[in-house]
Amino acid sequence: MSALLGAAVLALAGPALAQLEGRGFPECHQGPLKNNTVCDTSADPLDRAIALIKTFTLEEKLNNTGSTSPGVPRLGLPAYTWWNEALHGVADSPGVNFSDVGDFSYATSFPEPIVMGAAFDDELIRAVATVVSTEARAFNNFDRAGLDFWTPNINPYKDPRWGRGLETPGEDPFHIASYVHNLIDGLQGGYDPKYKRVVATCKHFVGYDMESWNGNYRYQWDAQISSQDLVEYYMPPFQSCARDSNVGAFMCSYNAVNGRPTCADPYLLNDILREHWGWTEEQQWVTSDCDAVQNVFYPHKFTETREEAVAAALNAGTDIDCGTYYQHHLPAAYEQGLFNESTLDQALVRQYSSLVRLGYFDGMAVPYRNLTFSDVSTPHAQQLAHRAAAEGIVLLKNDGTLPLKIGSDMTIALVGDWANATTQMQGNYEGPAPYLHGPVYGANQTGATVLVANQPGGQGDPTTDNWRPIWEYAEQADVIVYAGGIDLTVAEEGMDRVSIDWTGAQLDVIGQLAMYGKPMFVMQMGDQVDNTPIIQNPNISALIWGGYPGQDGGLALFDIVTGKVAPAGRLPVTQYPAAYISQIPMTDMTLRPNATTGSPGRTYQWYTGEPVFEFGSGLHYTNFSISFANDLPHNHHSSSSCYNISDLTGDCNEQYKDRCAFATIPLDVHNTGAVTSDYVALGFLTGCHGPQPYPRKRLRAYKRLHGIAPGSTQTAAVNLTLGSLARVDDYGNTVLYPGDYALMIDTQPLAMMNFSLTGEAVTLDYWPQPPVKRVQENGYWVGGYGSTQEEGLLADGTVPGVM
Ligand SMILES: O=[N+]([O-])c1ccc(O[C@@H]2O[C@@H](CO)[C@H](O)[C@H]2O)cc1
Repeated sequence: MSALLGAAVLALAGPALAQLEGRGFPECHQGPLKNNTVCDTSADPLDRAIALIKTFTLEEKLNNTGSTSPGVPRLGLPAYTWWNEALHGVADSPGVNFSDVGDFSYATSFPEPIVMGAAFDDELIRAVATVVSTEARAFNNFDRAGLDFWTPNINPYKDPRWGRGLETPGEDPFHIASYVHNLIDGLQGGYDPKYKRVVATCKHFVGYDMESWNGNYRYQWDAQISSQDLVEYYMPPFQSCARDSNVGAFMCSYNAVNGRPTCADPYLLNDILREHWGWTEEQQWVTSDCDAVQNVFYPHKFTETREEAVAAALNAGTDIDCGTYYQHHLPAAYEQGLFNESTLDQALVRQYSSLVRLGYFDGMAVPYRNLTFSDVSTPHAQQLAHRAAAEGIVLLKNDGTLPLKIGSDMTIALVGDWANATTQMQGNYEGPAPYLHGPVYGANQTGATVLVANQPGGQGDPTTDNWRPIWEYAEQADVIVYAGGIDLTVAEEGMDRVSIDWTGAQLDVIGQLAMYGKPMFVMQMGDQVDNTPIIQNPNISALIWGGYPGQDGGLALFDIVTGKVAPAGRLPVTQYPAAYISQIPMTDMTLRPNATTGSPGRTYQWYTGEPVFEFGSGLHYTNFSISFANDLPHNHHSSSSCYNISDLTGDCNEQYKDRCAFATIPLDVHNTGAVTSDYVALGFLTGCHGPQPYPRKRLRAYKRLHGIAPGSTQTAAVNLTLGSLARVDDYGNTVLYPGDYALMIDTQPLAMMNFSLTGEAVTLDYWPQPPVKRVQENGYWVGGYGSTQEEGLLADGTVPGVM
């Protein structure tokens, strides 16, 4: 078939090129760009973008620096909106335009990341992200969305009060790093495809995990973070994006880190992101969070003038301003000589070479151009949304009542603020869903009679007066289900929690419902709350955490209740006792316990108290036994294996030493019970090695096994790298230390393997030291301003160390 005929066939299958041009795509087959290299599909993407930008006037360049770019009409280059959202499905946002009815009036709405994180299933995440990027492409073909999406949110969820924890996969940096690697692969279509499916944006770089607390708010907050905590905890997800996943875009955050707003920080955006992690392809760009460039001027007061603020951000490497501050103030900044035109060119080349790599200029040559609304909400996507919810739901308590056979001869009383949840299940950063199957829908599928009391009291009502109808239902029912907890009315973007207890009269109502002496269980939705009273009440049969489970969440919940699906999700966060939040301010960014400040430590790695449920908690309907397989690599046979560090590093030829393999350890997982079930193998490392204090343990590997039948065994491979054995020193260097190590499988270890490293410690990764800390004088920051190269050392030539 000739190329021409092939193109014609494609045009029949999908929107034709000319039609595309009428709907927001550049004019490449006519007009001024026709003979410009940018329209030459065989040319190098960078050359194509450079050729385009060369045709822009200065004014046109300055105009195209915001999240809403007007394009260049005289060239046939249309407007483009960079701000598109797709956190767990294509979502409402400035660049995404759902229709009211019919085609493109909905997109698949997966669970919030906190639930998908609980699945601990990288293959699931890749599949979900592939559906999201497929649907995004279909929307784009009909000019209903852009090609870049400002997802994922990967700030580790370290404080239970944070209003945006639901948007993240959880609290553990290793877990998030692995999750996000698979997510980006699914969104972008692999490490370096000819045509990216879409561009993903890792946000918010870095140290952003507070909305508003005790007079601090996200737009002015200056997070004080040591190099050790940055490298060990706040950075790994971002390193995974930049260095290991080739993500197309980054977003700098609202907050400052150690005195510098991140969007105006060349140390973070240049020295770390671009230089240290090698994120240097021209098509990769940084956007600011929305209005974060303006925040550099106010309320950060980082510069004395607005012009200095925009120049500081542009010079630091913020290529796009989400907002209009660049468009308003860069012209005057240019007049004042605060940045060079070449810096502006670089930002624009990054943007447009990214669009080249997305096939923006290539019409029907792009394979995804044939996607239409028939590729949205396919049976596969619908099944995946159900699977994602079912895999992420966590069983936290069960006295044996579950799974419960529920038949048409039974009556269920389904009560609580989440009983008839619809959009509640989607949380935030959502779009219209094809359907919303809440708990009522799920209960109805059992065939039972369902008595629903949805909002008798509400989450915040401290009295039980309005709950009266439910006692009658409880009387009539064979089974009582309480579906409640919290939702976005209690914690969301812009609003952190002031309590991590159950809200209103909910616990009182639950306690009364438990007194009917019937099977009674709780579906706790939304973020974690202190479930101690539920654990301690012997009349409550079971507790299920459902989070924000997406479009099919209610069905997934009842499938677990009835045993149609066996639960295997694990908590991706620590569930703290309610008193925790009075022991540590939200603004304390340290992880380790500290006798001076009174901090009990953060996350399962460092928390010294007794969690209500620890990270990784999750029950099953069966039991598992685990053993390390016989065919271990020969030097892993012995339980007291010893390895010399110089041998290990000497064998390694990787550019990044932390990626070098240590061992692949096969694990046999045997189902000793009576129910077919998934199992998540969690591999934690513990032991005395590296700087004190030692963390309790660190997640270093995980793998979800599917459908292990009773009596059968499946094998998981635990891959350990030298990086996964290493610890981080005071300066942020990643070091392999001699000492004792133990690999533990599962939270209450089902298997354990000991080994030790001997010899001299070896640094696997030297961390570029931060510049001298700025100080405030007369309300403005003064002192160090440039990058590490200019000012990274103290006057005597030594490194400044921990800040
Ligand atoms: O002005 N608004 O409508 C508005 C809405 C949302 C918003 O949040 C920011 O925008 C998101 C961009 O992806 C970031 O994740 C979030 O921090 C910031 C501003």
